[in-house]
Amino acid sequence: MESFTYEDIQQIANDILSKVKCRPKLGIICGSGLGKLADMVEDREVIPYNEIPGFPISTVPGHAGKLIFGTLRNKSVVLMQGRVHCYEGYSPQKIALPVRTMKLMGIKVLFVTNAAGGINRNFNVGDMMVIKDHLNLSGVNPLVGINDERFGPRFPPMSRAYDIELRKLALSIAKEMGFADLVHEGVYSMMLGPNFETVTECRLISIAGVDATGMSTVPEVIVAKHCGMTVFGMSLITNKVIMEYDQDATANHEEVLETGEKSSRYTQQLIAEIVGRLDLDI
Ligand SMILES: O=P(O)(O)O[C@@H]1C[C@H](O)[C@@H](CO)O1
Ligand code: HPA
Repeated sequence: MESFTYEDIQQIANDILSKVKCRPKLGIICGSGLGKLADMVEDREVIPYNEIPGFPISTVPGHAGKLIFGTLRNKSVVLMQGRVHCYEGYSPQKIALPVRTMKLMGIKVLFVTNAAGGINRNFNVGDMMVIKDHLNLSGVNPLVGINDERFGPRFPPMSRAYDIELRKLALSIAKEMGFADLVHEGVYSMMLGPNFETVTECRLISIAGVDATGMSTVPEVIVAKHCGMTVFGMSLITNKVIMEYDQDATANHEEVLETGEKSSRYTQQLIAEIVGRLDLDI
């Protein structure tokens, strides 16, 4: 099994920090088609993942594969413009590496975003979902292996993974900004991918209380909570999943990216506004 020691990750974090002036406490992971948030970041310092020894490289369209340091609404931030997924062939431990690297760079609050298929029939394409909980159907867990207590405990709780204050703040900002009808709260589930879900899988998770489904985020959140970060998660609903057998329409990545292109501006505004109001002396 692939594993990275605390010292390996400390080395990667030190390498990155030696290349930039910025010292952020907030990290943001941009999902499929959501990397445009980087355009709002000022005083940018950019490091492509392939210039960071040991860092995983994004191989999926819509994931630029760059670390962007800078300021967003006067807050120092680091953005992962693009993530990696288990279905790309990376071990869960490798998926965990960027989050642990952020932890050792001093990140205290992690925002995770993703593109997801709408299971909840009240959700429309282009809506957003503030994540209140997740269902891990991927069959993988990045905490498998020897536990290093310097990161966190062997058996971390996961029942309040998504910070309640940040969830409330997001919903109230959406109201203030006049697009509350586009923002829901709900449960995200992750399957391994890379195939989109079958009709039966969608029906099953719908019964389980899932509102949106995707192929990422959960390993990052597990690792972030394990090492004591505050987590906020948001999905952009890029498509409605197929819930009827023998329907002509099929899910596809082009539609996901197209919706990201058309609809991510509200997501960006909402995230920027939350960031602006964060108290990062936590
Ligand atoms: O990185 P995210 O979770 O936003 O990407 C989703 C899941 C797959 O990677 C892809 C499917 O279109 O988008
Ligand atoms: O329908 C979907 N299923 C899984 N992942 C996704 N990412 C965007 N849309 C979807």
